[in-house]
Amino acid sequence: MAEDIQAIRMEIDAIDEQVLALINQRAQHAQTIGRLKNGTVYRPEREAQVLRRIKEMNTGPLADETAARLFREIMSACLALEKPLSVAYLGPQGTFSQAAAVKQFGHAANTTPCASIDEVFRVVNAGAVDYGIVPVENSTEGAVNRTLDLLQDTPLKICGEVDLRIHHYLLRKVTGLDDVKVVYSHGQSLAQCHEWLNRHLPSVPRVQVSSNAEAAQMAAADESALAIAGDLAAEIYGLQCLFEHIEDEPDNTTRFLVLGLHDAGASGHDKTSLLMSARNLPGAILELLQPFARHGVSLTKLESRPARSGLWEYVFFVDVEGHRDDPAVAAALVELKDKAALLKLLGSYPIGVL
Ligand SMILES: O=C(O)C(=O)C[C@]1(C(=O)O)C=C[C@@H](O)C=C1
Repeated sequence: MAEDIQAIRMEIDAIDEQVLALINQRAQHAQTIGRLKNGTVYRPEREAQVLRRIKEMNTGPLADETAARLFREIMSACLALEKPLSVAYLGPQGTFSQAAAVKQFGHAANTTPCASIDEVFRVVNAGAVDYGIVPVENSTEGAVNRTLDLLQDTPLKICGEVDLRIHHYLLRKVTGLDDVKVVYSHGQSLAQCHEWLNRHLPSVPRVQVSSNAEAAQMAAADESALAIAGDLAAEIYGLQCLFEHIEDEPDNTTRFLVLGLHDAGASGHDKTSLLMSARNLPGAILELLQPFARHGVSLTKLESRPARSGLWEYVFFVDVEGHRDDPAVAAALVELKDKAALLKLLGSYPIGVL
């Protein structure tokens, strides 16, 4: 038996040698491409195609998701040889936004915490970082209004999206629930765990703070405080996990947008985000939707927000399937231009793969 294991380990060593040589060969090719590209090195459409292909080719025993995650890291390391990327997220360290940044860009990217969603938009626009990650909607709580409002005026483009399953943990510096005085978390997280808190901690006051990670920081500094946050925050701030997965909806998911100075090329499986407003005429909203129906373009999202321009005026945030260069989407957009009082293309990007 020990001999069998020894023999198999020798095979693994030989395979590792080949895998390492091949990964380095791949990295050299990426470096060459990096020299040939002028300007933007990050190509979300190509990354999505690589990851989709890996998932399709995978025969196991590794799960498709696992294989794709490994290649996510390989590409992240290859891209860092071309140019190390910096990515801003809503901090402090340990937020779900940071987890989303790592999911999209891998561990080779340098992630930079920002104090607010506004700050993420600002630093990307100022060129202080290459990209930014902002939350845009949650499957339980709906839209993140601040992000939608900032999208109205920004010159930035959406070049990617990331879906992140959100698992909440009840955290504390010490074990047990004795002498607990308060539970801190972000407002959305308190809402997402509302039923669980009613059942298990009905008399503990809930206090909103600006992020889950800040809640974890506060719980780390005060033994009588609990925090609701993710496992990354528990690890960073040295907290005990008293209860796992306390979110009321089991498939609680937050969608994040990747913002940059450019959007993405067509990858074959894309989305286009835009905002538009109707003229103040009867049937105007119907008119805005008709071009999509006429050209067979599916809407995946329609959300309204007050316009920043006038009282009782609204803008509609729309996501459609397809890239802005796809003939059907392009034709619908041309028609829409004539009908909408305002039309702003926020970007085309690959539908999230991981
Ligand atoms: O194909 C490219 O453009 C590359 O730079 C290579 C590569 C990769 O590692 O596959 C790296 C970074 C890009 O974002 C996309 C793909």
